[in-house]
Amino acid sequence: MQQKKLAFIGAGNMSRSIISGLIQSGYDKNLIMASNPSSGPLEKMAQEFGIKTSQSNDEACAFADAVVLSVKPQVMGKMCDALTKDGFENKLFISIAAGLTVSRLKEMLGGDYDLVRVMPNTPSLLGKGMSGLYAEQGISSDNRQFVEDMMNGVGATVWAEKEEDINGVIAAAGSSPAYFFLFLQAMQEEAMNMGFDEQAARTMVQQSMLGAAEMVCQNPDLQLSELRAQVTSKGGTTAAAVNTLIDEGLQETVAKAMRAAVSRAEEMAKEL
Ligand SMILES: NC(=O)C1=CN([C@@H]2O[C@H](COP(=O)(O)OP(=O)(O)OC[C@H]3O[C@@H](n4cnc5c(N)ncnc54)[C@H](O)[C@@H]3O)[C@@H](O)[C@H]2O)C=CC1
Ligand SMILES: O=C(O)[C@@H]1CCC=N1
Repeated sequence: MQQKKLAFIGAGNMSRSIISGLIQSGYDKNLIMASNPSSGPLEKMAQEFGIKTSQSNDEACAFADAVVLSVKPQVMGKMCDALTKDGFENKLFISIAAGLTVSRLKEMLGGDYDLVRVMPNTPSLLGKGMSGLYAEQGISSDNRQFVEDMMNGVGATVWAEKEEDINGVIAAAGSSPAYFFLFLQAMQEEAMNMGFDEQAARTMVQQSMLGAAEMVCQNPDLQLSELRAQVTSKGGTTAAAVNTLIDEGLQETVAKAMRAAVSRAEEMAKEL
């Protein structure tokens, strides 16, 4: 992988996940700088990853060939306004913010700079991330390749053909770890109601999830419904549980939740 000097503006959860995954995949820590207004997250990152840090976003931008915009969408405009923007025409910008379009980001940055949108998720921390990528026509193949390689370093990637497809990536991947955590939490709580202690309940649900995920990954030719059928004896316990989930509208609820994520991204695009 080509290694550019990278700056992460905003040292929060998502930056931490990507930086951790990059370093585990062999990215040179001396080529990474993170900036943040408060020193706490920077000290933690310097200690944990050995990267450079600064409380000045300008210093981080000056250091970098590629600048990852990793603040909350609601503070992006204010953060961009405050940048000196020196030498920006020679830099690649990578935005991971939900709901901010390329054209809106360019307005915030104040120029028609090279910009790629990435929609990652937090399992990037472990090299198991999933990222959707979107770039306009004018972005060079070198820059596209760099972003693709960078995010493949922390998981898998898919290119979105149209910018609005990034909102579908948010629904299916960016936000979706939280859906699985909620499902597991509900299972853990019910196992505890059945008398297991917290740790035993957690071990049962997390190990089952891990095993199920491995089975999905290792059987790409098997439909998900077939994997489910393999667990489900006719007239047995799984059928009783799964039929309850289906009858209670699980599939419709999941579809509704994913559409809510897309709608919120669309709303944010109008609000910000
Ligand atoms: N957390 C997630 O699962 C995902 C988040 N994203 C996107 O990543 C971006 C960051 O989200 P998180 O890391 O979750 O948020 P976060 O709140 O954990 O991190 C944001 C960081 O930005 C810092 N910050 C605030 N104002 C700043 C400024 N003016 N200059 C520099 N840093 C500043 C904050 O102190 C904080 O450390 C958001 O735009 C979000 O849409 C995208 C995909 C997944
Ligand atoms: O909740 C959010 O808005 C961000 C984007 C995807 C995951 N977290």
